[in-house]
Formats: sequence, structure tokens, C-alpha cells
Amino acid sequence: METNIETTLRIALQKKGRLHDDSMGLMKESGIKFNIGNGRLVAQSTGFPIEALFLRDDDIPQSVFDGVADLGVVGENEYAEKGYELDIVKRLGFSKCRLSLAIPKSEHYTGVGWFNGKKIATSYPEILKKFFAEKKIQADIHEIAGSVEIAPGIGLADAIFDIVSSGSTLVANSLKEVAVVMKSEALLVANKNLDEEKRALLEQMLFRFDAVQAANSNKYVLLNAPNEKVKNIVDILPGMKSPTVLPLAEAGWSSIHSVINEDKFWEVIDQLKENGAQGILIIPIEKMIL
Ligand SMILES: Nc1ncnc2c1ncn2[C@@H]1O[C@H](COP(=O)(O)OP(=O)(O)OP(=O)(O)O)[C@@H](O)[C@H]1O
Ligand SMILES: O=P(O)(O)OC[C@H]1O[C@H](OP(=O)(O)OP(=O)(O)O)[C@H](O)[C@@H]1O
Ligand SMILES: [Mg+2]
Repeated sequence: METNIETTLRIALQKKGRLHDDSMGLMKESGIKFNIGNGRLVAQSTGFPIEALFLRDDDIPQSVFDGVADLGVVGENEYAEKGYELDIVKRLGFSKCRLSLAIPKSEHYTGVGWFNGKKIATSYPEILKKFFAEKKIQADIHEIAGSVEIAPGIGLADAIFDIVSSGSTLVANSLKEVAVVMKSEALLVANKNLDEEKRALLEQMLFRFDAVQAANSNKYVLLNAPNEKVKNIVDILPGMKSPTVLPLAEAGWSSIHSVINEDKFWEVIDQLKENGAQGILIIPIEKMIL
């Protein structure tokens, strides 16, 4: 008898670390929950035909390239370092950081030429090699797996090339950032040879991710305004279509409802107040289908 094997996607996610929680959060908000526990490294899901492989982030690009996984969530830094050709399906907007060169703060920086003849500690030798080749810098790249920032202080290197976010690790180690080589965020990557059925499933998953991302970056705005100011306020608030305007019980006043990008909201708040807006409520959106 012929069995009907349903197509299932496989996604490689970080087992634990900075990418793990946000990756799992995105899946959960998209209605995809994994049955994890007991240290299991493969997990089935409920809510979508997908299973997860939990790996170290270093191994995610290769697992997707080899087809062990169809998809992966990985930092752009790790994707660039490993150099495997993958499809970048979506930029996910979390785990934002940069890869920078940093030197002891007591050093006088004279431009990238400073690095000529220096020893630089890093976990990202390939990205750094490329950068130095472009800039025609001859330097000694010393690969270490972690705690890169302590290398100059213990005499292991003259400088470092590592991840920077707030910059507090650099400050704590008496270093200063002198050049940003690349910016990074989490990427959803895919194997280049997914079959049609898997691509169709990926599209369905992306639809959910888009709804989650749109919801997270937008807010529902409610405010009250005198009727004569409604036109001005509607012009200030760019909604998904046009804002909804409803009469209030109090004569001469209306309630205006709209959806607005969170960043934009802070830009227009003063204009709204100048136009007599009152009782402004900003409400999170659970999902948003455009
Ligand atoms: N301080 C930070 N701020 C924002 N994003 C960061 C920061 N540090 C790292 N990241 C991003 O998160 C990714 C994972 O970081 P993490 O520190 O968990 O990696 P790791 O120690 O290499 O983990 P693994 O055990 O999986 O190899 C990095 O590759 C980078 O893209
Ligand atoms: O600029 P900052 O905000 O200080 O962030 C940068 C630090 O964050 C990461 O380390 P993490 O804290 O994840 O520790 P680990 O990777 O060494 O475990 C990265 O390796 C840097 O050391
Ligand atoms: Mg790693």
C-alpha cells in the first residue's frame, strides 16, 4: 500500500545563546511551537509541518548548504564568515550588531594603515582577511573562539575584530572601536535547491512571519479631536488605508483610529497635540495581515 508522506520543512535554529530566544519567539508568534525538552536536538512542531534542529550557530550555514536543514536562522556575521551560498529569504531584524576593529584606547589611531604589521585577535578571520585584502593591509590574523576582547590586555594581540553592540564590553576592556567592517542582523536563510512543495510551505511560513513583523513594528492609535481639526489630523496619520473617524457622544468631537509605524508615531506626536488631539492611546497589534 502506498503511504502518503507529507512534506515537512526542517529549520536549523541556535541551540542556546543570543539568537535562540528571538528565533523561538518568532516561531511561537507565528503559531509554530516546538516540543523541546530533555536536551533533544530535533523537535517536532505543532501548528505547522516543520521540525527544528538545534545546533551551534557556527554550524547552521553548512547544515543548510548541505541540505541537512532546508532553512536556518543565523547571524549575518556567521553567514558571511562561513561563505556558503544560500538564499537570504528574509532579514529578521533581531540580534542587530556590528563587526568592528578595536584597539587599546591609549593608542593613537591613524586610519586603517595602523593595522599594518599588527596582530589581530578574532573569531571572524575570513571576513577580516577580505577586508584587509581590499584595503591592502598586511596583518597577522590570530583566530580565537571567544573572549576576544581580553586578547590585547593579556599581550596576545595588538587589536581585536569582534562583535560590538552597546560597546560596553570594549569599554570594560579599555578598547576603542575604530572601524566598522560590517553590520549584522539575524537572517532567515534557505537551501538554494528546495523543491516546489517545500517552497510552497516556506511561502506559507513567510506569510506568518510578515504578519508578525508588521504587527510588531506598528501600533493601533486611538485619539479624540475637535471636529474642525479632524482633517488636519487625518493628514498627519498615514493609516493602512484611511483612518476611521467616529463621532463621540460629546457634540463637536470625534474619535480617530489608525495604524501607524511605531517610529513614525514619535515623529508626529507633537503635530497631533498641536492640532488638539487628546486622550491618545497607543495599543499593540497582535497580528497584521496587509
Ligand atoms: N551583543 C550582541 N548584541 C546583538 N547581537 C549579538 C551580540 N552578540 C552576538 N550577537 C549575534 O548573535 C549571534 C549569536 O551570538 P552568541 O553569543 O549566542 O554566539 P555563540 O557564542 O557563537 O553561540 P554558539 O554556542 O551557538 O556557537 C552572533 O553571531 C551575532 O549575530
Ligand atoms: O558591545 P556589547 O553590547 O558589549 O556586546 C558585545 C559582546 O557581546 C557578545 O558577547 P556575549 O555577551 O554574547 O558573550 P559571549 O558570546 O562571550 O558568551 C560579543 O561577543 C561581544 O563580546
Ligand atoms: Mg558560535
